[in-house]
Amino acid sequence: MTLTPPPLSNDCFALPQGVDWTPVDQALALLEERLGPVTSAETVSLSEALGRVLAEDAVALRSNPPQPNTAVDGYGFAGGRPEGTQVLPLQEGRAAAGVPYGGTVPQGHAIRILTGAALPEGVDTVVLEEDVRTDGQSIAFNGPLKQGANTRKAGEDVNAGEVILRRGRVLTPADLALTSATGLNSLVVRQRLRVAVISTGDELVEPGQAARDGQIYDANRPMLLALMQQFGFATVDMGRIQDDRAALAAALDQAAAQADVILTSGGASAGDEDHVSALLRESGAMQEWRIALKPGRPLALGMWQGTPVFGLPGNPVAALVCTLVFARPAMGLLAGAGWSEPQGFEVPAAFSKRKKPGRREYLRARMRSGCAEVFKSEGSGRISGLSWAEGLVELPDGAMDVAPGDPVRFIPFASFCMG
Ligand SMILES: Nc1nc2c(c(=O)[nH]1)N[C@H]1C(S)=C(S)[C@@H](COP(=O)(O)OP(=O)(O)OC[C@H]3O[C@@H](n4cnc5c(N)ncnc54)[C@H](O)[C@@H]3O)O[C@H]1N2
Ligand code: MOO
Repeated sequence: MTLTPPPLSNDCFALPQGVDWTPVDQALALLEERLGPVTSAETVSLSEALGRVLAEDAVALRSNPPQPNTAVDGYGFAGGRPEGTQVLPLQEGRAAAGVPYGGTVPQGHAIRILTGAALPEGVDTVVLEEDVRTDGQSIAFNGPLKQGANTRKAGEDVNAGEVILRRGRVLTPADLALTSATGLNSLVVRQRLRVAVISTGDELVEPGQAARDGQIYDANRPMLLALMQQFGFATVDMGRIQDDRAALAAALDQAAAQADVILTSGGASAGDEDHVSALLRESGAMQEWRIALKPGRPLALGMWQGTPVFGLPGNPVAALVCTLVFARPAMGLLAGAGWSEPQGFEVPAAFSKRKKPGRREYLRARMRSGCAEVFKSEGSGRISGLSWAEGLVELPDGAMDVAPGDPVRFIPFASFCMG
């Protein structure tokens, strides 16, 4: 079965008329409204399914448990037992997991039964072996014991025919247990979203190469490629492209042919060498989103030959924040996983800060002793702070004076699916 979604429209990134500085929530709402899945479906075995996006609801073929069984090692019989000493004759034979007892246990008799074994005919209650004395002929234990004790009902977890996982679900190891237990050995998932990553800038050199004065090593590309892998996407490494419009156009052509989304970093603002935004503008499908956000104000969103391009700012901190805040939920939609908002937590601040109104701010942060600490500098090129951090503190759009102990919103990197 193939499922081929429609292409995105060329104006999917258009901002409403008259918008200047776009608040973060408005920018996110626009992305959520305009984008949809671009990937097709394929069937994969469970061993290939981890991290993939379900394209169709998964339905249990079999109940879990498939038949009533015992939750403990012990002795099975019919009915509850009142208070006091209980003595029951032992039926010959036993029931074990995978080796059921074929006969019927007569009323008033007990049979040896092991954890996971299907309950034989005539058994609906099990007494724990630790509570029993036996001479091999009979068992004795103290009541009371409720009817059904220590047993599991057929389908008490999942019934055959029930939807176990909804389409759009990003499959976890636990989902594979559920899928396998309910009799499925393959799943219909979406093809991995293919993300091309391009670094731009004359100043960039590859790690390992000699760097002259004025040159710096490319930090964004290894970070973004690794992040895309953590998100479960397939990556296309387009390398570094000089600040040259023709070379960049050629790279975008190639990227659009091989990927569903293109991430560029650098050249996103409106300077003389900001070719990403210039090219996208020329292609007629460029939207320069000036987002009321720190770090990461310039975000160039455009379409290149029908492929969405996220033109991230060059500063590594801004590139990462923009990716986590904007590109990740947008790419989730493109990948068929739906829109997801990162889970944040209100925690006491371990810092002071006076924040100006008019833009949302993200600070590199981590939790220590129950409080959120922030990195010593807000500089957007301080890459060491990204490694130091374990998440972001999100400060709201309005003005805010934060004092130690005040509640702030901490979003762990894991909430953005970043390890
Ligand atoms: N006149 C103005 N200048 C700048 C503004 C502004 O509003 N007015 N905004 C600043 C902010 S904020 C940012 S962020 C940057 C974004 O600019 P670009 O996206 O055009 O990025 P570049 O100028 O190409 O690079 C910025 C910075 O990042 C370094 N960089 C770029 N790519 C990489 C990479 N792959 N690895 C490591 N570092 C990289 C680059 O060398 C620059 O230092 O604009 C500000 N300027
Ligand atoms: O995007 Mo710039 O790095 O806000 O600081």
